[in-house]
Amino acid sequence: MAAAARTVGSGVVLPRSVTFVTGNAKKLEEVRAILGQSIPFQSLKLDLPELQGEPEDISKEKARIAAKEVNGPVLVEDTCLCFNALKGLPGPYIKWFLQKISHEGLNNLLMAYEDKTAYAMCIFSLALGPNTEPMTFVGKTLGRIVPARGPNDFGWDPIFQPHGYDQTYAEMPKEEKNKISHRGKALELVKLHFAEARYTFQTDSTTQN
Ligand SMILES: O=P(O)(O)OP(=O)(O)OP(=O)(O)OC[C@H]1O[C@@H](n2cnc3c(O)ncnc32)[C@H](O)[C@@H]1O
Ligand SMILES: [Mg+2]
Repeated sequence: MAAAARTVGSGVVLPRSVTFVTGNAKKLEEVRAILGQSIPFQSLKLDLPELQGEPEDISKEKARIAAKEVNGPVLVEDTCLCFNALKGLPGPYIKWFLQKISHEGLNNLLMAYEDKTAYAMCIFSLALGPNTEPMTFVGKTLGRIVPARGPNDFGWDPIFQPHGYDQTYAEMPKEEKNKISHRGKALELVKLHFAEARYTFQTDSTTQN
């Protein structure tokens, strides 16, 4: 099956709908809720290897690996939680910090600082096929790190309280979080891109998400 995107007339034809690749079921749940029927996509559960470095480079490299793996168009994302007092760390390494030191440890990291502000950042990368340069879409939400409140079912949601809200991400209804979240904002840009690019698909036009 052809894996490369083709240009026909003024439009780009993709060999099939985009595959959203992630090993994280909660991310997928949010992406499904936010995208709805706006972009046809399917999903693949795969824990991609992650480069060390700047968040955008990490996300792009995930897309390159995923596009080779899938042999077609892919969407991936990398999420960072950045503490301003720590000049943006843990950033892309938040997954390992969370696993090792948990919510309480993350709060303790900021004990020595008055500044508890942080931002959540999501970088989506879209690769139209293997060997094509990924495009990136960034969404950021500002907030601060607080002692954990609310259900503990998605990552660091209980310790992130967005600016202007009394609730942590974990305490908010899902729809509310998706409206203001780093992921919601980045996906708005992805949607805009799809609306402008008007991709057509060679083999299917159905939503398989
Ligand atoms: O397969 P991928 O897509 O990489 O999924 P992952 O779980 O490895 O995700 P990341 O590499 O992007 O690491 C981000 C960490 O932040 C967590 N996380 C991501 N988005 C979140 C959100 O909206 N709220 C809370 N935690 C989140 C996630 O569970 C990870 O521990
Ligand atoms: Mg990961």
